[in-house]
Amino acid sequence: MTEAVLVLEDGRVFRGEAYGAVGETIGEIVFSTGMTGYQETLTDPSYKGQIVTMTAPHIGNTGVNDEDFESRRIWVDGYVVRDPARVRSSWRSNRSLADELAAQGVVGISGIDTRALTRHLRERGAMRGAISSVTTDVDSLLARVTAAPSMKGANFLADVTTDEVYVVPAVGEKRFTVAAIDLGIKGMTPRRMAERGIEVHVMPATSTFDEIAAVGADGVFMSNGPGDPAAAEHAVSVLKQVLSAKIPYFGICLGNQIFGRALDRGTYKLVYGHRGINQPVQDLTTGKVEITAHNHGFAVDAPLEGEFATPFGPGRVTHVCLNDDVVEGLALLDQPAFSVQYHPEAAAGPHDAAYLFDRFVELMQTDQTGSEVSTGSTGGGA
Ligand SMILES: NC(=O)CC[C@H](N)C(=O)O
Repeated sequence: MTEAVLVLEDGRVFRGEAYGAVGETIGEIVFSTGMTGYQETLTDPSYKGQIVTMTAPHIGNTGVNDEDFESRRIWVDGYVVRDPARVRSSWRSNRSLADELAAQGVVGISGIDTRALTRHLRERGAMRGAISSVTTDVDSLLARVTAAPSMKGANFLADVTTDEVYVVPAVGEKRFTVAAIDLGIKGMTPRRMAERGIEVHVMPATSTFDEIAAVGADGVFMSNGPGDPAAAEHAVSVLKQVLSAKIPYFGICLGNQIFGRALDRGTYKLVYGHRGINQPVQDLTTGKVEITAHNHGFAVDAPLEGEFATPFGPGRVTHVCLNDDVVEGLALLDQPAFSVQYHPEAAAGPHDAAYLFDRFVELMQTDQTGSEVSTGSTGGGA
């Protein structure tokens, strides 16, 4: 057993044992309430720059398998758990979570009172922190934490995006082509599109509008991703060009925040964010409530009721989180463009929001047949 320490920027200290790699790491400490799906959480590129603490007390029970990776590696910058599984138990498991964390150099800590830590973060807000299993000198760690950059203004897109364009082929008959800008895309997202007959061209975050237009796509998509949307200038300016060209658009999470910015709305940092797989969201266009997967620390500032003016005609908020009234979806009313702040690809998470991929298909269909666009009320039935 190797001693480890977790130090928060406000001086609070938790002591535990090394879990995964032995070392030292600094990041923004956030909590996730997912009872299951830790493998998908760990491999979600949106967690770059963050140390994730799990509110579920037992983590690692089903080990790690080769199928449920959402990207090529683990992206969290640290991992905090209460009581790691000593035995992995699943027919799908290939190795233990502790071994996987160690093999990928991810520094973690176990034996932490994660309920106390979560309550602290809920009261004081997500904040910087460090885990170390190489020193227990709290003062020197705290000095390194307070000197580290904060999440506000952070841009990690160069770390997470693809270097080269790659194509995910449509399953069955190809109906549409989509240019998907990879801001840290999760693997399930192109799969959800492909299974609806979409050929997905996944493109680097640095792609220019001309490169995107050259794909000749029926629609453009922007993915989830890490960091502060206020620092993602390039994506915002590219999306403005996409919207000026009236190409159908769908965005998820960071792709929702970029859309909000392209519509001249601001974004702001939530106190402790939404991370988990049980968040109630209402679709204001149908009144239906869905239980959804979330991972966001920022949100778009827009009025929940009525329309708001944008450079592309009127826009509206289409979805809202019922826990705290945070904006969870946006749409333009006079052209085919919409987005959600949460995760319809559902990896991990409930599948209630899968209808949003059908909405995107309907928008591209409508756009091609030239019928009237009605972004705010298309589609239905999950
Ligand atoms: N999953 C995401 O795309 C997160 C977007 C952004 N990094 C946030 O924390 O709000």
